[in-house]
Amino acid sequence: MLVNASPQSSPSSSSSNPTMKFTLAFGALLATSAAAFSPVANRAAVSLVSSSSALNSFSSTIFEVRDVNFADTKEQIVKGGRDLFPLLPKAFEGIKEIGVIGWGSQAPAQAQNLRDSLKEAGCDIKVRIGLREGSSSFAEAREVGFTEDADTLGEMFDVIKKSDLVMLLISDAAQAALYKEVFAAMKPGATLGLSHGFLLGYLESIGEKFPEDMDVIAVCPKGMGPSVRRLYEQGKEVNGAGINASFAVHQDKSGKATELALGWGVALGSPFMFETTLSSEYRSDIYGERGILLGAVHGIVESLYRRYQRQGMTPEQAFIESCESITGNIVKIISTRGIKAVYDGLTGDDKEVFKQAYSASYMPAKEILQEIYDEVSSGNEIRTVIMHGKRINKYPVGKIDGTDTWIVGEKVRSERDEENIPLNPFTAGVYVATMMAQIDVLLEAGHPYSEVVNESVIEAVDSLCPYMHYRGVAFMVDNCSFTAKTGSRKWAPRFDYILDQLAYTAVDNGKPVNEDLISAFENHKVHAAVEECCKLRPTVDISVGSASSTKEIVIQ
Ligand SMILES: NC(=O)C1=CN([C@@H]2O[C@H](COP(=O)(O)OP(=O)(O)OC[C@H]3O[C@@H](n4cnc5c(N)ncnc54)[C@H](OP(=O)(O)O)[C@@H]3O)[C@@H](O)[C@H]2O)C=CC1
Ligand SMILES: CC(=O)[C@](C)(O)C(=O)O
Ligand SMILES: [Mg+2]
Ligand SMILES: [Mg+2]
Repeated sequence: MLVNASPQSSPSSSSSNPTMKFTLAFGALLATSAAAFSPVANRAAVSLVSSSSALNSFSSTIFEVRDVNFADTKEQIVKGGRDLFPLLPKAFEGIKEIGVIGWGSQAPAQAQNLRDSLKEAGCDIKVRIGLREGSSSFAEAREVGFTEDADTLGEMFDVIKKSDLVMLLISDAAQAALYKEVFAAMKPGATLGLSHGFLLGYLESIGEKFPEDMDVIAVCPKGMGPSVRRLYEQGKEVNGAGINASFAVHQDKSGKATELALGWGVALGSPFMFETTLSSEYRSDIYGERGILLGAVHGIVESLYRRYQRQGMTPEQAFIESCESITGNIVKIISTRGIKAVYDGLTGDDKEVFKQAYSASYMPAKEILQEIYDEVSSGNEIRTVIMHGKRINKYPVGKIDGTDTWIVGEKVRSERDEENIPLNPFTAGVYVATMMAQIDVLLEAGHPYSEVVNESVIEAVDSLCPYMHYRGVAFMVDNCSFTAKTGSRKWAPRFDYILDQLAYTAVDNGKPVNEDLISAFENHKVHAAVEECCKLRPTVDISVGSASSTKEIVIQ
């Protein structure tokens, strides 16, 4: 995917919003089977693998299901595109009213995309927003044309009662608090639609299940809400623009659940859809956002920013060599040419510096990543999110970009020379090592390459880092879900500390490069998976900063 991010003045930012140009790949993602199951995987992983073995077997009589060869495995995907909109009436057969519940990051994007796509397809389906009584989001929904007068906006339980498809897009913590009332309000035969596996994780942790008499599906965009809407808007000009989505069919009473899930993904503008399970989705998603997508990249930047100043750089240069180097250079290379291209492009001393940084950072980063994975798989992290949800009114999430790092960053952005952002080899070594460690933890736990590459590579370089590049860390983190923004705040400092304490000290004490780690990196199978994704990606321009009906969140 080609991302062309241009500036937009915002009342909430004093930066001068320099023009920036992004060339990013991976609009597409190809799924693969669970190829890398490790004998050391835990019990959760074993059940994950057995559930993923049911994957690769979906069929559709409406959409073309394509086999894709991916390294030594084959998987199925459905390619999206506006040319498929004429198929939507069939996919949404039996659905007259869709209730989109919530107005956070995903709901504004998904509701508007669905409304636009269904209208264009000539479907007589009402998309209605449901919000809690007294919600401040009523005004925002009205602004983009969902109104009480048109009967497209109402109190959430009233909307749920009327809906044939209930898209439950309130926060995961709120889903856990309200699921009983939601299920009870749904009419017989209605489908429950999720964009996350969190609710399954919660229900399993308390020994409960979804009511058996309903279809339960999920369509999970692998990118933040604002990017789901922006790319869709751009896609009106360029067919194939959008954010990939995984889909899961958890219960299929009607026999139509797969078609509806695929139709939902197509209507969102997803370039590709690949199959997952709710269980595999929540483990990989909650983990990924605490890792390289949000938490780890934040921790990496903070630790490097301090390190480079200790070594004598000015604050501005330290920001350029850390954050700018990642968001303005390294992710662009990864996005268009893959992870290994960063390494292959380095020569001489720079390559040695990369190797030192990679070698010293991989295990410390992996230690934290494995801890996160275990916390998520065990249900601990789900409990943390729910407890956080209960505290939130008393202790709202705070601002993360008021510190020196991000104040300097704002100045750097305003003076940015986009074409001359350096690629610091030490920064690259740390960032790539953390990305590879994240990939390995997921592969060892038995996740398929589709999820692994999406949650560790594509979403980072195509959906999230562009926002950090444009407006800083808070703009990226706080436009994500409540689950993600609280988890990122919790884990970012762990990456910061462990890199400072174990990785950078190892380099400073002259610890030799671990050649086995470097050779494992050089020969890693994931590179072929990423290259395959590069080949199949659509090309599209997106303007991150241009006027859009996308809701954007800034915590003051
Ligand atoms: N953010 C993203 O890009 C992605 C999110 N997801 C998933 O999508 C789902 C929605 O997440 P996201 O869009 O980020 O939203 P958030 O997690 O930011 O949640 C915000 C929404 O939840 C509502 N809400 C919170 N508490 C309550 C409550 N007690 N009763 C009713 N409504 C409540 C809010 O209502 P109000 O408007 O009144 O404040 C708001 O509309 C989640 O399952 C998430 O994991 C999946 C992929 C990406
Ligand atoms: C954007 C996304 O997919 C995240 C980071 O998982 C989220 O917001 O929860
Ligand atoms: Mg996600
Ligand atoms: Mg998430």
